[in-house]
Amino acid sequence: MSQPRVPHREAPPITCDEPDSFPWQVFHERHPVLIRRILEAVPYGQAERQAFAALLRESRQDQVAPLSPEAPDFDLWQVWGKEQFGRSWQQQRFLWAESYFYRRLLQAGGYFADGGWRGVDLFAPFKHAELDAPAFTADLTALDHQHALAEGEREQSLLMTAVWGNLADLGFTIAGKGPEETGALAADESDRLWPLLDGGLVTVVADNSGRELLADLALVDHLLAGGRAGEVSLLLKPQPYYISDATPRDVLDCLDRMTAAAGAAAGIGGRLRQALRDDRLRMRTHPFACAPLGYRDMPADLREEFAASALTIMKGDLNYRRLADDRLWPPTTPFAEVTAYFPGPVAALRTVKSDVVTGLDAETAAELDAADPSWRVSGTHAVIQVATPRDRE
Ligand SMILES: O=P(O)(O)OC[C@@]1(O)O[C@H](CO)[C@@H](O)[C@@H]1O
Repeated sequence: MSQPRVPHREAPPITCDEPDSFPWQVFHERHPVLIRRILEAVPYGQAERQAFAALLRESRQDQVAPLSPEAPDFDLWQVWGKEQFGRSWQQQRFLWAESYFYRRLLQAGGYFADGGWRGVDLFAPFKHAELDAPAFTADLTALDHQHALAEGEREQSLLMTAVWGNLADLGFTIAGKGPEETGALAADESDRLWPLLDGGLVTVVADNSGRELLADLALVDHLLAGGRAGEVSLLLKPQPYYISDATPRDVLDCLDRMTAAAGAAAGIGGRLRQALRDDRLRMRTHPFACAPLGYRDMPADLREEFAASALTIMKGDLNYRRLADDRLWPPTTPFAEVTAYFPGPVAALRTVKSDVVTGLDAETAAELDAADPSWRVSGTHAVIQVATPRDRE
């Protein structure tokens, strides 16, 4: 098999060992808050509470313990973690460590064990609260206004809502950041995105449930209803992950809320339910959706699926980190160069919430750094970036 192409000069990977860096804050500040919130929301017993505390301790000061051989995904992690187990968490790449932390969080909550907590989504209370929040209701109503817009304006508006919907990420709001304000686009290649949609298959790699998923589903409905896409494959997480990441259950919950609403939301929800019945919309999960690796290391079946898509839309910050292999690229490194291994056209719709940035022009990069050195993690900016195999020739 041919090796995926990598850029000429490889940038340094982001690691967890630098005090006060963004990864360090995630492990030392976000994770304790997350576990406290989980324990407030879910009445776990002693054994689970102790397991959460032990995981927090281990992930901040110890070595990475492997999974037990009884774990259903033991074999997968033997491959994904063979160089990481037994070394300290601080020495790991951020991408790997954070993903494994979420895997172990499920284990601490008894998700994989025989017993009462098996299969219980420990993030469900937060996800449900978001569906019941006034902001979600306002988003449902906002679909009426979008619906009334002229065609061209409507699709650009739906695209922008899907981009900024990515701020409604519970991992981000747990850190005290609000999803209310939208900022500016640091890169906007949306004019290159629309012509790629030729009525064929579009794959949407979803990110968060709740408000972001609502925006993504509205965009999917537009693609299907207007003939921009003949079919859509929605790639979801097979299990709870990164707090609010969408699983098939979350899609069904969101559709229920839409069809129970009035106006445009109900119409969209109804059409999408029908599209699921007709197989024009397919929900898909894959173990690699929760893998601690970049897309450069994707397995052959996923590679084939992306290759067969007229466009793959990657939602959110983590998918962007995975696309760019979670490295500190000079921000002017072309997005197409960093994603040269990708087997088909790809578009990233992402609010910038971590250190990885590519594809900016030099002037924009300099201005952003000068105006606010923390702009990469504050969610004040977003990017719409597109790369096609032709860009990579
Ligand atoms: O992928 P998403 O939902 O847009 O963002 C995930 C995220 O909240 O998690 C990481 C920190 O925990 C960051 O990369 C990013 O801010």
